[in-house]
Amino acid sequence: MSHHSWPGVYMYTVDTRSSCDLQKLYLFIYLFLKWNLALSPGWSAMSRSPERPASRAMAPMGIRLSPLGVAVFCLLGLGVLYHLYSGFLAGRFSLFGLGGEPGGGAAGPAAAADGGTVDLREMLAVSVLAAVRGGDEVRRVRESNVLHEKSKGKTREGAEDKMTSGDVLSNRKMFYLLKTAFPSVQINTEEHVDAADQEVILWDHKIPEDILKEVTTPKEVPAESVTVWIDPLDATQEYTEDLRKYVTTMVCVAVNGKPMLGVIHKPFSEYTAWAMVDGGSNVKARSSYNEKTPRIVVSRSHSGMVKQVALQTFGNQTTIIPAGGAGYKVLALLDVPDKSQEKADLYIHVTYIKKWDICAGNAILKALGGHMTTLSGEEISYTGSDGIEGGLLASIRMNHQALVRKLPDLEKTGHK
Ligand SMILES: Nc1ncnc2c1ncn2[C@@H]1O[C@H](COP(=O)(O)O)[C@@H](OP(=O)(O)O)[C@H]1O
Ligand SMILES: [Mg+2]
Repeated sequence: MSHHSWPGVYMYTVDTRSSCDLQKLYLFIYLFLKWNLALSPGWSAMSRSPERPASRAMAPMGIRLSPLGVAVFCLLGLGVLYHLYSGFLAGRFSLFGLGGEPGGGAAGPAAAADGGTVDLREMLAVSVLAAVRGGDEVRRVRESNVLHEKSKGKTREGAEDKMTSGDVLSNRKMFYLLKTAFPSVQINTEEHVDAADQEVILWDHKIPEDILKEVTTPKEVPAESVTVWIDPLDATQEYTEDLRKYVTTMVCVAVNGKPMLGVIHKPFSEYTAWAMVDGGSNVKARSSYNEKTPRIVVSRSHSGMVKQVALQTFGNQTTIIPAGGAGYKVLALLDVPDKSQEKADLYIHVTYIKKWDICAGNAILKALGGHMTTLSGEEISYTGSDGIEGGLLASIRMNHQALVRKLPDLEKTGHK
């Protein structure tokens, strides 16, 4: 099910539970009609003997409903009305508004509200597993050297927006793992989920020891407040250039739009960072950062005017580190043992960017006391639209608001 938000890039929101409910409803109507018509003497007589006497009263079309049948039918009608008001059918109608089709196992922008809860600690365990499993696909495809590279179109700035088999296969694994474990939550993912090619990947309900040690109690939240963002392969451009160190897989869980837990996994070094706000983490900030002449990590393939902005703000002594992947760039701010990881003091991005690229990093930074905001210091809400316009500033153990004040207004300076 696709919602084209801009050329070639999709936001997929698939809710297999709604389609399951709909199937149950169809089955119920079918069984009811079968049962009621079997009860009706008019129907049995007609089906067995076309010459039955015309004097027997018949409903139009030759079908007679029994009084009990009519009562059940009315109850059924009430049931449908209830579903309408509980948001179930409303969600499916809104799907038509998005240009989707209801039969393929995909649903509208929100999961049906049914008052259920999910445990964020369990979601963290599955998110780590999903990032690792997706990463296995990413590595396998890269090692096979058959990437099936395609273009999804162009970014606003005219760069090629690439997709490979690594993106698609990782997306499939990650999506179905999370969807099977948490059927009622909304999942937004970068690549197309083929509803005809569903996979049930069961989670064994084991929470890894390192998570249990840090997050000591379950954390239940309403399922309808949760939005999951999946990036099945961050730094696709660099992946196609075989620049493996930049590649990550990422999962983020937002609650009421606020980033709550994030996982960034590096498939080629088999390193995984995770953190949960007010929960715990397996990664930490470094002990010191250079706030005066920071080393700034920026995009190498979607840079826009970022170098000019950085040098104008912090002076010519500032070191600029061009790097691929938003996941990689957030890890550059942290104390990461991976040898292939460069280190920086700030991450700045000035062009448009999507929420699956940044949500996991935002959650990890937030959990560790850092910040990721737009360049004008606004918090980013991880619901609704899939992209953000105002650029990015990510920092940790620095005065983030002071940095925001230092940055030029991009609209005014024409650096966007
Ligand atoms: N202007 C832009 N438009 C669309 N996507 C952008 C973008 N700038 C960055 N991104 C995406 O953000 C991620 C990090 O970008 P970069 O490596 O340039 O810093 C990449 O994700 P993907 O590799 O998952 O597509 C990239 O495609
Ligand atoms: Mg990405």
